[in-house]
Amino acid sequence: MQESSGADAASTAAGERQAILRWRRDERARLIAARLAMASAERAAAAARIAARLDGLLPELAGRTVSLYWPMRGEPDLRSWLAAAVGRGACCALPLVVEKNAPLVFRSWRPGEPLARGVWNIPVPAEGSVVTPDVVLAPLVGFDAAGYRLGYGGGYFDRTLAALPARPLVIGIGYAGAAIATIRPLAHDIPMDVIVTEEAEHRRG
Ligand SMILES: Nc1nc2c(c(=O)[nH]1)N(C=O)[C@@H](CNc1ccc(C(=O)N[C@@H](CCC(=O)O)C(=O)O)cc1)CN2
Ligand SMILES: Nc1ncnc2c1ncn2[C@@H]1O[C@H](COP(=O)(O)OP(=O)(O)OP(=O)(O)O)[C@@H](O)[C@H]1O
Repeated sequence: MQESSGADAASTAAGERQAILRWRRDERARLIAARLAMASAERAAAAARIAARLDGLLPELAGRTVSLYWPMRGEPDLRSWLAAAVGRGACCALPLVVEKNAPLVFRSWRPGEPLARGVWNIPVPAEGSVVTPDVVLAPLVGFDAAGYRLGYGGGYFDRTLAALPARPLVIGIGYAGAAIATIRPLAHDIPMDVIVTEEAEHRRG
C-alpha cells in the first residue's frame, strides 16, 4: 500500500539518520582522544604552522572582522595569532553560546579584555560588542575531502552560518590527523571554504 511504503521509507530514513548520528558520536570520541594523545609540543608546532598558513591566506587583515575561538580539548591554540591579527588592525571576536540549539553570537575581544565563563566553561568575552565576522575560523574535530566539518555535536556553526545575513569566508581549523573519508554529511551540514591543517590547505571544489 502507498501509505505504508511511505511510512516505511520515512522510518528507514529516520533509522539511517540515527545510525549516522551514533557513528558521528563515536568518531568524535576517537578523534578527540587521538588529538589529546599528541604531545603538547607537537600540538604547539602544528598550531604555529597553521598560523603561518593563515598569514598566507589572510595577508590583509586591517579592517576585517575575524572570529577565532578559545582553545579547549587540544584544539590548535591560535591565541598568539589572534594578538598579532589585532596588531595588524583586525577586529577579532570569539563565539558565544547564548541559547542552546540556537546560532552562536560573536563578541569582539582583544588580549587584556575581561573574559567570563560560558557553556562548557569556555572563556567568552565579558563585555565585547556583538559583531558580524567576515572571516570565521571554525575549530574542527574531523573533516573530509568535500570540506565538511565535524564539530562537538551541538550543530552551532551550521546554525550560525545558516543564519548570517551574508556568508563569511569560513576556514576550518584542525590537525592533519583529523582527516576522515567522509563525515557522512546530512542536509544541515555546511561545507567550509578552506580547511587549514599543519600539513595542507584544502580548498572546496
Ligand atoms: N573552542 C571552541 N569554542 C567554541 C566552539 C568550539 O568548537 N570550540 N563551539 C563550536 O560550536 C561553540 C561551543 N560548542 C558546543 C558544542 C556542543 C556542546 C554540547 O553541549 N554538546 C553536547 C552533545 C551534543 C549532542 O551530541 O547532541 C554535550 O556535550 O553534552 C556545547 C558547546 C562555541 N565555542
Ligand atoms: N541549521 C540548522 N537548523 C536546525 N538544526 C540544525 C542546524 N544545523 C545543525 N542542526 C542540528 O544540530 C545537531 C548537531 O549537528 P552536527 O552533528 O552537524 O554538529 P557539529 O557540526 O558537530 O557541532 P558544532 O558546530 O557545535 O561544533 C544535528 O542533530 C542537527 O539536526
